[in-house]
Formats: sequence, structure tokens, C-alpha cells
Amino acid sequence: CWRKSSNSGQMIDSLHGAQLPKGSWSIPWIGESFTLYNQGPYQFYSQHIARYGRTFRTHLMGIPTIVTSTPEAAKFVLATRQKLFLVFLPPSISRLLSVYPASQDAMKETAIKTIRDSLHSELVRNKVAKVDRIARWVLSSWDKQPCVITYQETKKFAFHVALDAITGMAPSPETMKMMDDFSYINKGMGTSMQFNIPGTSYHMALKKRQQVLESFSCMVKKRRSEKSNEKCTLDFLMETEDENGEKLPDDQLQSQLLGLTFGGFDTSAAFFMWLLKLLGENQQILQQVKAEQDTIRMGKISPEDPLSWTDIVNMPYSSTVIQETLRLASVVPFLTRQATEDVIYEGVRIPKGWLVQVCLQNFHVSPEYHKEPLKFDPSRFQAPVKPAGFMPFGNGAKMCPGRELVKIEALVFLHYLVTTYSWENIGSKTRMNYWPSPTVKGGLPIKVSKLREDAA
Ligand code: HEM
Repeated sequence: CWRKSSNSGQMIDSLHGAQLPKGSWSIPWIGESFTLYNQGPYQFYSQHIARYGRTFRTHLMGIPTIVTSTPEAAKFVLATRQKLFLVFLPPSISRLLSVYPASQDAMKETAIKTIRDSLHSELVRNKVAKVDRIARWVLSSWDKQPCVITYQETKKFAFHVALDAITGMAPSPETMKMMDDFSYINKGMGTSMQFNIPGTSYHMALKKRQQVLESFSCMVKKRRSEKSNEKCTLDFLMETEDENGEKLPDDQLQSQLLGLTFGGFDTSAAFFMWLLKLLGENQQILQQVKAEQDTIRMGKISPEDPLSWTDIVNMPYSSTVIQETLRLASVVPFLTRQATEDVIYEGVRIPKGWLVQVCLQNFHVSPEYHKEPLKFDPSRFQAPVKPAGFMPFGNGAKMCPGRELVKIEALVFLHYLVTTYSWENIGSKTRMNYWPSPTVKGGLPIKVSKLREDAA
């Protein structure tokens, strides 16, 4: 039970004396969801933080919410006291992804552990050759296009790498059709009107979700009937058993594949788009990346020789560029949890059932944690001490299982990009789309020129 303090106007928990942070409920029930949707996370959170401080209250998705934007609070919610906070997805999104975070059944836990094991750093190292083939395939057509829409192409790359790692499927007309279906799911997720009404993007997304599940069903049957030397995540999932010796039922298997492919698709594609944008705008840094990648290419006997894990390890400067892009782009700007019981953190009481939104993006670009935070400066990652306030893949038990794979993807893509092409960013550089991932409006069109005829 909350009352207003007569002095400060703040909400005080009359039972425990702990305070609710300052903030605004805005319109009852609707709260500030539409403001967040329209303004995008960066503007919404920055304005609220300037007004109310680094921890504030609001009302999102019909639920009272506490937003916090310090790395310490992020660690508290995501790692140290993670058992007190469940992952929260709006029901409309859970339905699209067939993910129901509130149900914590043992089989689901076993499945996610299996997924993590299958994407473990030791195993993903073996995927360099396949990522290499997909990067060359995507980049090979760029000079034949008058204008390359970067985000469309990076989607093609990210989708096929994820699909290959997860199901062992190489690019084909069938996988292109699946990617198209996934794009509709993304579109449904990025709309503010998530009602299942014919003619809406959300309705279409639900239809496409069904088609994707059917495609996964066919893939599972095919994979069961054939033997492959190289194990993918699906093989691990098909073998996995819970403590009673029960295997994952097919419908759950398909749902896991859908959630996992989604996880590896749009965020990664948006991230690669930012990599091109930031490098295109910072020519000096691009030249240093190019020098590193040219040295690796020149060490190859034939231009057709693929990259190896040893090459990946020999890309220290490019790796700092990847980290700096992850910081500045913050393609996952915030994470949402729901408190399973009353929690007090630094004098703030988070009541059971409330949402807690951990705003990663804000501390990624805050001068409190990074010198000249808006400057693209990979050298900050050359220091022996990792900068505080850097959590692009989250923290704690839910930390992204795809993080090693995505770094390999980025380095391989970067290698073929800078050794094959020079490019110029054209079109809008500042107008943004925010949902489902932050990207530049228009998908960052670029004009490319080939550097050598034998490249890629
Ligand atoms: C730049 C690219 C990526 C970024 C920034 C990113 C970021 C994240 C973050 C922040 C989380 C934590 C979510 C939470 O705590 O609620 C997460 C979870 C997850 N990510 Fe990624 N991710 C990326 C790429 C990938 C890739 C390539 C895959 C798979 C191939 C993947 C699969 C997943 C999955 C399955 C989860 C959920 C884990 C769980 O429920 O325990 N991600 N990702």
C-alpha cells in the first residue's frame, strides 16, 4: 500500500518505508508504451533519466515498471538476484515466438542448456569454414547491384549463418522462402498494434509463424533420416533427454528452433548494418581494419583459400572494432524482467509483479562509464581493463548463447567486405527505425566498388 509523501510528493511504501522512485504513470493502463514506441528507447530513456534520475518508474504494457540504467543495477537484476526476476515478453510477442517465459518446466530448461552447449566457443570454432562460404556467397553479388541495401543483405547473411548452425541447412530457395517468412514475423513484432485482426501485420506474422513451424517440422524429419558428420544444434536437441529419460516433443523442438533462429537473425543483421555504417563514417579506422585484413589475405596461397580459426585469432584490431560497434549501436537496448517477489534495491522497493526494465543502451553511451561516449573509438577496448558499463549480450544465466558465433560472423564478414570492396554510404544516415531492432531508416543504402577482380 502506497501513500504520497507530503514533503516530496514521492510514493512511499507505508509498510517498509522504502520509496518508489520518481516518475510518471501517464495515462492509466496504456501508460507510456506509445511514447516509448514513438520516441524509441534512446530518446525516451534519456529524457526520463534527465528528469527523474537513473532509476525511475513508469507504466509499460499495462504493468507498473521500474526502469534502471546503471551497470550495478543491471548485474543485480540479471545476475546476482536473477532468481527473483523472470524474463518478461509481452503476450503478443510470446505468441509469435512460441516462447512462454513464465513456464519454467524442466524440459525447457534442459533444452536451453543443450542450446548453450551446442553454441559453446569450442564448437563454434569449427564453423568458420561454413561462415566463410556464406559470407562470400552474400557479398559476391554486391557489385552487380546499383545500390546495395545493407540491412537486407546483412539479414541474408545472419539468417543463413544462424540456420546453418542450428539446423545444418545450407542456403537454397527453400531457406530464402523461410527467411522471407521470418521477415513477416519481425514486421509483426515491430508494429504497435498487436491484435490478431485480418489485414494487420500482426495477423500476417501469425500466419507466417505457422509456415515457419511447418518448415522446421520438415527439417526435423529430414535430419532424423540422414546421418551427418557435423553436428548442429538440432542434433543436440534431438538427442537431449530430461531426468526421466523423456525426449523433447516435436512441437517443443520446433518452437525452440523458431526462438533460436529469431534470436540469431534480426539483432545480428542490425549489428552488421551498424558495423558498415560506423566504418563508412570513420575512414581512418576502416584503413586500419583493412591493413589487418589485407595482411591475412596476403598470407593465403590462393585467393580462394578460406579463413581458419587461426586467422580469426589474428584479428585483434578488428575485434576491438566489433566491440566498439556493439557498445555504440546497442542493438538490444534494454531487457525486461518481472519481479517474482517484493525486492528492495538501494532503498527502492520493487513490488512483486512489477516489471523491471534494464536499460543497457543508456550506460553504453553514458559519460559516467565511457570517455567521449558518442565517439567511435575502438582503442577504448585495447586497454587491459574492460570498460565498465558494457553488456551487449546481457549478464547472468540468460546471457546470449550466440555471442561467440556472432563475433566469428562479424570478423569473417568484415574480412571479405574490406578486402573486396570500398563503399560509400548514401541515403539517410540519421533517421531511425527502432523495432524490432534499432536500424537506419531505408536500411542504409550503399554504393560499392570492387577492389580487385579476383576478390570474394
Ligand atoms: C549482435 C548480435 C546479438 C546480440 C547483441 C544479442 C544479444 C542478446 C541478449 C542481450 C540476450 C539476453 C536476453 C535476456 O537476458 O533476456 C540474448 C539472448 C539470446 N540470444 Fe542473443 N544476441 C545476438 C546474437 C545471437 C545469435 C547469433 C544467436 C543464435 C544463433 C542468439 C541467440 C540467443 C538466444 C537463444 C537467447 C536466449 C537465451 C536464454 O533464453 O537463455 N543471439 N541475446
